[in-house]
Amino acid sequence: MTDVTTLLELSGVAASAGGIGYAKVRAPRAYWTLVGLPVTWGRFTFTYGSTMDACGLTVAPSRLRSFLVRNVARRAEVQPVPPKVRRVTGTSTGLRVTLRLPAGLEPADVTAASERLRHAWGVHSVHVTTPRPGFVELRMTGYDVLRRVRMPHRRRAVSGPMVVPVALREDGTPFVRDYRQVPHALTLGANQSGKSMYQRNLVAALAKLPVGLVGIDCKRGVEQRTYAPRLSALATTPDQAGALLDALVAEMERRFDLLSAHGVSDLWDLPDEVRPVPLVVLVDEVAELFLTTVKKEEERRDRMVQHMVRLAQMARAVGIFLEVCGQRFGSELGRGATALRAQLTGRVVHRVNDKQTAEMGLGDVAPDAVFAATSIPADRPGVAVAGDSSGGWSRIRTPETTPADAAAVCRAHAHLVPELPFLDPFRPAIAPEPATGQGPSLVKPRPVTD
Ligand SMILES: Nc1ncnc2c1ncn2[C@@H]1O[C@H](COP(=O)(O)OP(=O)(O)OP(=O)(O)O)[C@@H](O)[C@H]1O
Repeated sequence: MTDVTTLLELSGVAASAGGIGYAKVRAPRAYWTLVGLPVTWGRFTFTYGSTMDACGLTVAPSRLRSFLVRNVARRAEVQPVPPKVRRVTGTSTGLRVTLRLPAGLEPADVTAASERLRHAWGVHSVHVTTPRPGFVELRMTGYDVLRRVRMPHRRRAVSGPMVVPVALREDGTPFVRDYRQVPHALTLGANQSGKSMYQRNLVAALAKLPVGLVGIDCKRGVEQRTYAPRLSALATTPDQAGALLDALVAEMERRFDLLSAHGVSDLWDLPDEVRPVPLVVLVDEVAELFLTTVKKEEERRDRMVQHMVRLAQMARAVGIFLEVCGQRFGSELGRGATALRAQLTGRVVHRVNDKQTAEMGLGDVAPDAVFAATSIPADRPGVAVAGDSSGGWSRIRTPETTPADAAAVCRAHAHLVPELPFLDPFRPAIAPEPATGQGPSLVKPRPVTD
């Protein structure tokens, strides 16, 4: 009888161990919340002082402190001082700790020790940020959050009229496009690296905002026609793109006249009742706009590039933003390419085929990120390195969004397409809703009428 009970107990223990092991691999978020978080929190609490000391993150105590320890607390030995723990917060992906740095330590010291801290506390990664001078935040992740991306439910960081979450950073926080902070952006990547998925997530998020979406997709609209119900305009050939860019530049000038008439210098300073709707111009495979096969196309190309450069230089103030996507974007595209690239300060670089492409995307804004971009593995499509003009960068990955998902969001928010008469000639034809749940079938766009 005792043997049977022991056997049952042992099999129960084995089953729970197996279940926990299974959860760790298949449901890392649940495993972290139920097991990893309490264990790591405990480990952090009990080993904090000794770990910081071992990682070289302590300083000699002040004279006053030494005096008090010796004479008031009557202790013979005065211990070195680690940063003060100000806040510890558990999240569904990791643990956040805010530390007050003592005099003599700087954020770079903590960043340099992050790998040692990661091993000491047995977490997947430790990222260090500086929320304000004198403080650092340790963002620990309990597991590889980029393996299967799930965006956080609480989106505290996502606030503002032109802020949209697009992907997840490797520290578990959302990567957002904030158009008022970084008005224009460039997304680069080799074939099958995840550029379309990135744009799909972006469009699905933008579609829910009161903005006008304008598409330029000279691959005959194969990517962007899916978004047709939510687009105010779509150009699918270089000729249409040329006419659309002419119209956008004319609109930019009209908006500047409006700002001038109201004596303000920014769209957001206009009274609500006269403020024009912000526009996001999505350009897919930008190289198509630069290509010319015969001499007479060069004039059209130069005009388009000139318009894009003007929009990138000036249109932020009037609420027109560029979101440009391509495989490469270097001087080999021709006149104006590097001038345009310099204005697109938000950079997202997916897997690339050569270091040169990573340098095109990140070399001028976040040179430290170039190596990270060249080491993105081919079996992780959608992983990218995002840098911006502040020099900071992070590894990100978008959640999986199918063309049908993006199309459904665009259909559901079709009522948000703003009244923009100047874009009426470019409104895409909308295919009937598909019965199969796939994206809409290809339909011919309405011809552009000048
Ligand atoms: N974030 C992601 N998570 C999982 N799979 C992804 C992710 N991003 C892309 N993929 C997969 O990688 C493949 C290529 O993605 P995508 O079509 O977005 O690449 P692309 O760079 O636009 O390619 P191309 O330039 O050839 O059009 C697709 O099968 C897609 O499902």
